Amino acid sequence: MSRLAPQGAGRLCKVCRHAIARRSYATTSNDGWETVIGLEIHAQLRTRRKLFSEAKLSYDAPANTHVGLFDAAFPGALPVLDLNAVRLSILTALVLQCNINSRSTFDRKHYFYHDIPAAYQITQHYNPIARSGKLQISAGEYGSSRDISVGIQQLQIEQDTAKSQQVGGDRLVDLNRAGTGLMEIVTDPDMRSAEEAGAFVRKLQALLRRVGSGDGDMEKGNLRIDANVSVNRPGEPFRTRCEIKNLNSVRFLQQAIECERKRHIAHYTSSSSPLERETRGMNELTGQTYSLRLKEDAEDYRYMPDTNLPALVIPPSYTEKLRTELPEMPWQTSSRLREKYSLAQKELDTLLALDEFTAGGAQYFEDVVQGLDKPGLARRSLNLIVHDTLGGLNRLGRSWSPLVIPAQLMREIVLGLDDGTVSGSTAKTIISHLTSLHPHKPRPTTLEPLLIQLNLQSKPTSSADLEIWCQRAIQAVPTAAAAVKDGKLSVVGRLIGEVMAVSQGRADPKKARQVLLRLLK
Ligand SMILES: Nc1ncnc2c1ncn2[C@@H]1O[C@H](COP(=O)(O)OP(=O)(O)OP(=O)(O)O)[C@@H](O)[C@H]1O
Ligand SMILES: [Mg+2]
Ligand SMILES: [Mg+2]
Repeated sequence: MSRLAPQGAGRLCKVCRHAIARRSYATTSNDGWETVIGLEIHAQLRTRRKLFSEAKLSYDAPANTHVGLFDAAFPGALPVLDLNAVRLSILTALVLQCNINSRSTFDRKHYFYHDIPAAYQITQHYNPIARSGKLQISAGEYGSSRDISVGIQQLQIEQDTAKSQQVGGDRLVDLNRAGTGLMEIVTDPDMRSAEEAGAFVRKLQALLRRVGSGDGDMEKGNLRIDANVSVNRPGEPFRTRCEIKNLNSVRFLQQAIECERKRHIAHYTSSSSPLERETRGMNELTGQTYSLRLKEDAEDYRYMPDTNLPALVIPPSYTEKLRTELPEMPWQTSSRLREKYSLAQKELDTLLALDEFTAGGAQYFEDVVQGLDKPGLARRSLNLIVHDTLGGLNRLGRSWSPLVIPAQLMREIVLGLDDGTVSGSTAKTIISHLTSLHPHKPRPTTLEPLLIQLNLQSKPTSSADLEIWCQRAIQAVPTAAAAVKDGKLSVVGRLIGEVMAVSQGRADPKKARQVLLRLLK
């Protein structure tokens, strides 16, 4: 559950005024203190409707236009569980390697505030849908400098709250968000630096987007984080933790952790008394945390089973069916493609960034290179996609789609470059023409009509000229000529390239190939 921080509650933390300038986050700082971090993450479920009502989800609609009777707590309105929310939660929990509980239940968590019309939130306090998982992060992945395995204590389904805001003397409440389905994911205290916490959140965002269970967009507020932070001497028992509520960007999360770390260390260095266990907020302007309330003040939520909702029974056969539907995760796609085609990580990362919400980039690349067994062709394809196509689109401020250059056409360009029938400059002209074309304009799916349209066909030349150009090419690259003579026909492209260079693009590469092969028989 997340609640808005009371206005003006910002008591600045004096000891950590300079905490934010530092950007490199150590696991154990050289002062011998270790930072311990556990996260509670609220991720909105990407469903069509709200968790218990027919109202549609909305982000930008005018206030109070997407509200079901149940979300507004009309007397007599009953909850009807959205089964798609259950499905998406199970898929997420499976990727997090959790055990899915075959019987989970819904409970009421009571409190009085403007953002909760029923005065209780429906959550899964006693029997969450999933428990005991983990998310592993390798060194170098998402900014982590160590291999870590972050335990997942539980994943539970619950309702989001309304938005409430003080404007002058009025308290304004917008129920559009009320009742939206959330997954609360609670980690073990397994992270040891702000860097690792950031890596965990980024990997989780990639996971949610690939599974399709959430947008993971912190700026829009559909992923919100509470960070629990403590410090201790390595090997000694954990000390008091403080919880910083409602962090809505990875940067703020990392700033809050750094600030708390310094504050705790300063406390233990100057005092022998235990630190107060507090719930804290984060001032986004100063990067400082401030006290909201002592944990001892925590309300008694009077948790009790929701009498309107029966237990959620999930047959293991359904879980197993969903397991077979799991898509390949972005990090799995990355290592599979890198190993299969010996690709450079930087270009691969750019390609896979196209896949954030829908699998498009990896599939496109695989369509282009399917069956191209010759080493180097996959790398050449990736370079054409990343540097020429995406680079060109970026400069024009356009976005990519697999339709910009149909995969079949890209494949012909790659093959043409390889056998010398397409010159480097022709390839660049074609790609820059297609990237500048209006996105909805149809494109040819094969090369020939484009070459005619763009007047890129080879000009007619006399066979005597061609013969001379070929002889010059053979003299210019004798090693390639010798290799072709020895039967290594794959090298002939190198010679055709040379013919194109000496003829200043006038030669017909197909005819040049025939002449070269004849001369080198
Ligand atoms: N010593 C510690 N240092 C940092 N984090 C810790 C420590 N011990 C536990 N945690 C983390 O604190 C979180 C505890 O969350 P949990 O929801 O169980 O309890 P809570 O914060 O008391 O309850 P709630 O916030 O739901 O009212 C977990 O993410 C856990 O990893
Ligand atoms: Mg909690
Ligand atoms: Mg908590």
